[in-house]
Amino acid sequence: MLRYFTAGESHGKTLLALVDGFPAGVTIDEEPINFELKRRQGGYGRGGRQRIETDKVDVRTGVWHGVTLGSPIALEVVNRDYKLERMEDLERPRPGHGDLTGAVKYLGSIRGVLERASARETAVRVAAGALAKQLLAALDITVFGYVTEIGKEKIKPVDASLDELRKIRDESVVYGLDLARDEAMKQYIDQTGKEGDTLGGIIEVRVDGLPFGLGTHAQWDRKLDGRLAQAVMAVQAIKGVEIGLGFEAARRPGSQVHDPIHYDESKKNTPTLGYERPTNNAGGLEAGMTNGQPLVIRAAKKPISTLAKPLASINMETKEEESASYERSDVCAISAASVIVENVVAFEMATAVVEKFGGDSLEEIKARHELFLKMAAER
Ligand SMILES: Cc1cc2nc3c(=O)[nH]c(=O)nc-3n(C[C@H](O)[C@H](O)[C@H](O)COP(=O)(O)O)c2cc1C
Ligand SMILES: C=C(O[C@@H]1CC(C(=O)O)=C[C@@H](OP(=O)(O)O)[C@H]1O)C(=O)O
Repeated sequence: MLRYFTAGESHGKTLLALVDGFPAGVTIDEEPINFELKRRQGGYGRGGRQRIETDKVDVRTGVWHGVTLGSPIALEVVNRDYKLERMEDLERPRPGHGDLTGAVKYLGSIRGVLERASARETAVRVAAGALAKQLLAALDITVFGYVTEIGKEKIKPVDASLDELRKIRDESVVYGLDLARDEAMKQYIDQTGKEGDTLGGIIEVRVDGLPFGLGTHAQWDRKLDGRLAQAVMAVQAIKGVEIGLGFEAARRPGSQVHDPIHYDESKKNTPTLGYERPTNNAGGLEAGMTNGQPLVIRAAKKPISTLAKPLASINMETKEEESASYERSDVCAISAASVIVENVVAFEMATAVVEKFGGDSLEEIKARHELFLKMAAER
């Protein structure tokens, strides 16, 4: 079973991901992982912290001469802004954070909760996802995410083709969505920041090259739609997940939702195995299994919780009403979130690949992948 855990505090010494069950024989390149980390740091609207950090991965275990051993892989991203020991507690919990609930639950400090709840931790989730992408790439599976909406503004052209989507994605590489080129969007974020307010948005992730049959209908906790929803929903500030048409499907009659099935023998050697679907409203998943179509998943990110013009809160010492604490904060982190969601989706897809094709080595996975494609094409 492929899985991972993370450890680390936002202003602690370091961040760690422990990836367990990763197959042997995958050549690991740190450069693409660092590229994803750089993308995650980008985007217009982020606060001062990103000028301090330059995230780099250190693959600490599980790799020998650049190739995975099948043993646990520890990934480390060191915090340059390590100052936790000198930091004070907050007195006034910030609405939208775990400050109040966590301090009550753990009978402890707000600082102790926020340091772990912070999205800084996603640096190592991205590192784990970028590692998983190197396994997926060996099977020609590609994952890419992009921002489709910021606040009330739409970015994605309606009914964009795959090429157009790739272009949006390519333009967003490294700098997050390159909003510096979109003056209107930049002004929207600047204006919102000046008003002491923050913005969220919508992200779409698309996975291409998936074989039929990842995930299963047979048990609730192995259904791929459910597992993806958990991985995406568990990203800080994500409040909604949709697959394919998502909520829109509920508003349409069945004839305008379900994707008809045709057969075209000339496409027998593509991921569809020749079973062509003129639409992909299901977003590539039916009954918790991939159906040969690209996977399409969307996530809604709420606006950043810490407001420069703070909301009402309580001083937990005096119980007097006071404004919430304000610490340096992002105004809009939707581009970073798109990189995070992309990478957590990549990790989940890799777990499904390992589950379907067996896990000890890449060579074995590739052989079984090929065999399955051949057998399935004859089905
Ligand atoms: C990339 C990214 C950056 C974030 N930056 C901030 C920030 O600077 N300030 C803040 O208050 N919240 C920020 N958040 C959101 C909080 O981490 C999150 O809202 C909080 O931990 C509460 O968790 P929940 O929103 O999932 O319930 C960020 C989230 C993401 C995904
Ligand atoms: C540090 C990152 O994001 C942070 C996420 C975050 C939060 O509360 O989630 C709060 C801010 O951190 P700080 O309190 O140090 O200014 C963000 O910058 C990062 O993504 O690398």
